[in-house]
Amino acid sequence: MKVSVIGMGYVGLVATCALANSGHEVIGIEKDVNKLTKLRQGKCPIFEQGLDELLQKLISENRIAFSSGIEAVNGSDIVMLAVGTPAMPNGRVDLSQVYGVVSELVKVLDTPTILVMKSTVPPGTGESICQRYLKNTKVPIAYISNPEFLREGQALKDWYYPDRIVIGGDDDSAIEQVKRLYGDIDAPILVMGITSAEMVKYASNAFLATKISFINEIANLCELVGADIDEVAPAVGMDSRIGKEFLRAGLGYGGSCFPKDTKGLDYVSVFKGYNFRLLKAVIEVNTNQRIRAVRKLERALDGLAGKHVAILGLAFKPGTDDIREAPSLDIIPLLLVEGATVTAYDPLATENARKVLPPDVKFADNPYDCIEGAQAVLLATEWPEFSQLDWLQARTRMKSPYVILDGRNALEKDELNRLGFQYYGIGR
Ligand SMILES: NC(=O)c1ccc[n+]([C@@H]2O[C@H](COP(=O)([O-])OP(=O)(O)OC[C@H]3O[C@@H](n4cnc5c(N)ncnc54)[C@H](O)[C@@H]3O)[C@@H](O)[C@H]2O)c1
Ligand SMILES: O=c1ccn([C@@H]2O[C@H](COP(=O)(O)OP(=O)(O)O[C@H]3O[C@H](CO)[C@@H](O)[C@H](O)[C@H]3O)[C@@H](O)[C@H]2O)c(=O)[nH]1
Repeated sequence: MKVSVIGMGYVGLVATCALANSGHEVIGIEKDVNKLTKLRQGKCPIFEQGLDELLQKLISENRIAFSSGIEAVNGSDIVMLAVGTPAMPNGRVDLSQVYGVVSELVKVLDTPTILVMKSTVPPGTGESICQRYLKNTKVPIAYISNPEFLREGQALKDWYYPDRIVIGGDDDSAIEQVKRLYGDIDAPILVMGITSAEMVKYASNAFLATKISFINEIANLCELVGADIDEVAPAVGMDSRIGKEFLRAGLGYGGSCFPKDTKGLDYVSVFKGYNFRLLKAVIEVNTNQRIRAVRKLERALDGLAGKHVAILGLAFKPGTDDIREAPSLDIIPLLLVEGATVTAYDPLATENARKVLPPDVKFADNPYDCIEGAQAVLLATEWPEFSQLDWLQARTRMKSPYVILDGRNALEKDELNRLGFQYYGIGR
């Protein structure tokens, strides 16, 4: 099939490469000139496992093309939207990129097509697009909601092996075409109404965020009653009705999706006059988890003023250079406000973090230099290299009182205590 994908971010670029690799004729459209230049040279503007190699292969085989002009969509069977839907300060989803593209599309399209919404948009958006933009167009444009569930760091794997494919629409022929798009993927396909499909995406992310906030609250309580979350969480998760995934306690969730999608769903609820108490609590617990970590460091160091803290990990999770809503970005400014100095290290995300963190944060090229002279280390992202550090050597680079706050419960607690560290975890 002929497919155009608009927006070459994490989702759009993965979709473009994966669909081209599946044999579709795909053109990726991106307005950011720097990104476009890199893409045309076969250079991936983001870090995503396996994507660089796949992009280079597709470029060398002439099986993929990129353009900045939206007119390139003409002739496509499917036009897929994967532009950003960030949160506004009040939590409302900013749909300006989506509406901007849709209003351009209806002007330039002169061949019938199917508009497939991959971006995460609040329930009701698709119906509103159909009403406001897709009636009385020059050529017929069908609308399908097709939310994406991939995770950064394993996006290609998630694309080819999804748990389900959700197709929301009311045009049978368009639904069949979109099914054909995923013809080589072995997954259940669920067809439903547009608004239900939009709600599936928000409900899924809100539920996963709820699991994380729930286990963080249990971990906090473990500390007070003397239980160990490492023993509790796996045993709870073995109940198949609960499931073992997303029960890792820590500094709370970050990333480009959970924070904005939970706030976005809460905004929709308020707007509709519904008080989604549980969701509000999930968001509040997540914020507090960052603050609790700062308070733990403050107690362990007997005050933060004049203390030096090393931050290991800046990305919102391992396997990505994405720092959007990363716990590190909340915690570092709090430490600075309390008078601490900070040096940080991340194997992939330093350049992205440097652009947004205050200028007094120092960055190290390796974990040992990061730890140099620190009274405390905060492990904020569980990159495997941190659990493999020579912690004995690391200790010689630190200063008393040798505090480690393991914000992801990724390190060997007993071993670190034996080496003379003051170890703190989350619920351990
Ligand atoms: N990142 C994820 O893991 C993930 C997973 C599932 C769903 N989503 C959703 O998918 C959507 C995209 O997320 P992302 O992380 O890929 O976003 P992103 O911000 O990384 O990328 C969006 C891209 O769209 C481009 N763009 C914006 N307006 C454009 C226009 N008019 N023409 C051409 N290009 C334009 C931007 O320059 C940018 O490169 C969001 O709604 C997000 O919630 C994201
Ligand atoms: O037990 C857990 C699991 C995750 N996290 C944190 O939760 C955040 C999100 O992790 P993850 O879900 O792996 O990453 P994302 O790439 O943000 O993917 C989520 O958000 C995407 C965008 O909507 C969805 O498509 C995916 O299905 C959904 O998992 C990260 O900060 C993790 O550290 C925890 O704290 N504990």
